[in-house]
Amino acid sequence: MAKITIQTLREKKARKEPMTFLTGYDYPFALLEQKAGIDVILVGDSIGMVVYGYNSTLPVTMDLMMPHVKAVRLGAPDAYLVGDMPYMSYQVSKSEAIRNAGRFMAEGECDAVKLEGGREVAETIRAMADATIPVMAHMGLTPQSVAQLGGYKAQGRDLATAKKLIEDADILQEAGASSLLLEAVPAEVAAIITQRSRVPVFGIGAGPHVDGQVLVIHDMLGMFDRGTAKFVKKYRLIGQQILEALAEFKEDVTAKRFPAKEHCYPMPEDVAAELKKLYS
Ligand SMILES: Nc1nc(=O)c2c([nH]1)NC[C@@H]1CN(c3ccc(C(=O)N[C@@H](CCC(=O)O)C(=O)O)cc3)CN21
Ligand SMILES: CC(C)C(=O)C(=O)O
Ligand SMILES: [Mg+2]
Repeated sequence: MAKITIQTLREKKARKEPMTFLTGYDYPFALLEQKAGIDVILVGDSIGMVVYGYNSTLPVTMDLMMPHVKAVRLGAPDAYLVGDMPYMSYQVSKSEAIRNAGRFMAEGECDAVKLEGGREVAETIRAMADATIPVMAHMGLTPQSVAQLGGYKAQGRDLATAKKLIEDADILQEAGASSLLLEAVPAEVAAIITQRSRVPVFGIGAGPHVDGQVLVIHDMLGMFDRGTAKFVKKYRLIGQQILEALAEFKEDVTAKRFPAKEHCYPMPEDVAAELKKLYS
C-alpha cells in the first residue's frame, strides 16, 4: 500500500470512491487497520472513554495522547493519521493551538489534526493553516461541548440549525480547513455540505452521501457498551469473545487442565531423577 496523503483523499472524493476511517489508539489495532487498508486513522480523544474509562472526553490531555499517536504511526505507516486535539488544547489561544498541533505533526508524525467547532474556531483554523498545519474541522455533534449541548444529541435537525451548519462548513473551508468531519447530523444536511465542499467530507452518523464513513473501533467491534450511539454498527462482538476466552482460562486452571505438557519446559530424565532424590 502506498502512503495515503491529502492528495489521495482528494482524488478519492473526485472519483466518488467511498473512504474508510476508523479510530485507533495502539500498535496492535493500527497494524490490523493498516493491513485492512483503512484510509484514515484518528487517534480520537474518545480514547478517554473507550481506553481509559472516563465518562467524557474532557479529561484527555496532549500528554496522554502523544504516546498513543506514536504507537499508531508505527503500526500504520501508510494511513492518513489524524491527531484529535484534546479539550482546552486549542481553545485558549491561537499560539497554544499551533504549539499543540505542532506536537502531533512533528513528534507524532501525523498528517493532520482535528478540532471541534463551527465558525467560532474559524480564526484558530486560519492561524493553524498559516503555520503549515492541515486541519480537519469536526462539526455537528461536538462531544467536547457536551456541557453546553446538554448531552450527546444529533444536531442540525431544524431549518435554522441545518442552515447554520451548512454556512459554518463554508466558513471553515474558506478559513483553510483541509477536510471536514460531520457527526450526528441528518443525511440531507451532510449531502448538501458534501456536494458544496471542495475538501473531503467524512461522516459519523451523517448518512451515506459523505465522502467517507467513520466509526470508533471499539464500538464497531463490540468492545464498548456504555451507551453506544445510534450510528454504530457492531461488526463483531469481540468483547463477548474475549469474555468467553477468559472464562475458559478460568475453568481450565480450576480444573487443572492448564498448563498441559506442551506448555512446560522439559528437563533430561536423569537430571530430574537426581533432583528429586536430593530434595525428597
Ligand atoms: N465509544 C464512543 N463512541 C462514540 O461515538 C463517542 C464516544 N465514545 N464518546 C464521545 C461521543 C459520544 N457520542 C455519541 C453518543 C450518543 C449519540 C446518540 O446517538 N444519542 C442519541 C440519544 C441522545 C439522548 O440521550 O437524547 C440520539 O438520538 O441523538 C451520538 C453520539 C459520540 N462519541
Ligand atoms: C468519533 C470521532 C470522530 C472522534 O472525534 C473521536 O473518536 O474522538
Ligand atoms: Mg474526538
